[in-house]
Amino acid sequence: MTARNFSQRLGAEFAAKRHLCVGIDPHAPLLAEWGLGNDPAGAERMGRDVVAAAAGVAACVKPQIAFFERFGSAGFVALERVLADAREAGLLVIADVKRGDIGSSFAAYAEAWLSPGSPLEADAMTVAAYQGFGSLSGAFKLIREHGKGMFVLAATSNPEAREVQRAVREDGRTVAQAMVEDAVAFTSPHDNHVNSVGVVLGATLTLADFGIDVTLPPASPAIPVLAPGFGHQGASIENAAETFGGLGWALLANESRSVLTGGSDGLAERVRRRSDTIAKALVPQAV
Ligand SMILES: O=c1ccn([C@@H]2O[C@H](COP(=O)(O)O)[C@@H](O)[C@H]2O)c(=O)[nH]1
Repeated sequence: MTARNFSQRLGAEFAAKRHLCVGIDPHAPLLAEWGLGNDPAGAERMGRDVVAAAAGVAACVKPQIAFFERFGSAGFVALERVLADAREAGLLVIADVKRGDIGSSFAAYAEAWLSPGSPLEADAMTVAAYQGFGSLSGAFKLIREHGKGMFVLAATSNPEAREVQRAVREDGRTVAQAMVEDAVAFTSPHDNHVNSVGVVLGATLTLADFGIDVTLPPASPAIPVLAPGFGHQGASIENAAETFGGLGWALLANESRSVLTGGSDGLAERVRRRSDTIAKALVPQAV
């Protein structure tokens, strides 16, 4: 068992009022704006600069693996260096990989992203439970034994997802609601104030439309919510408390393009400003 696991470290971030998650999304136009090549070296440079700007200011970073994977093996080498920097800086890393498969294959994905010592080791990964929540059990073992974390897609920020995620299951719950409840029901010996398994809920949504009740008081352990959709997709971090209600206690507000836009000059200041704003926006939810 690791001494400082994901759940404890996340709890410490929230206690320090750090709720910002900075996305590492090296889109081609952003790399051009930064004066970097649309290649592995450019993606690595951007990623390492984000890590340096986020360390001690943001709660975590979230590399979007797609932007590294598009370069093949050289992209993965670049990503490994970004991950190593983040570990060195003591930053929590959520690998945005959105993996899912039958249990035996999913277990190999979990091994790649959550095993201690793996070159791609992160603190937590994003997953898709389209093949059933139980198909994720390969990660449960790593979470329980090594104090890792996982975020299950529940109600995602993109408008196309509504037809699937608002669908009502045989048990009368929406798909999104069932994802949240299954994540809440997961337990790990590491869970203290914060659950090791969280959910992805888009900041662009009215969560009640998905059967998710945000008016309830924060649960204990609180379910961590990774919330993309702020900034470029239109949601405003100033409105985070209203959107997430009782879920705001353990909110990770993600911004990628809106923070990365503007080049590496001024990046640290943009991160600091966003971090301050989200902390103030969530004041009523604070510990
Ligand atoms: O519901 C979801 C799940 C994941 N994402 C990812 O988050 C970032 C958002 O980037 P922005 O530039 O801040 O829009 C990106 O990596 C997405 O793949 C999401 O947007 N919505």
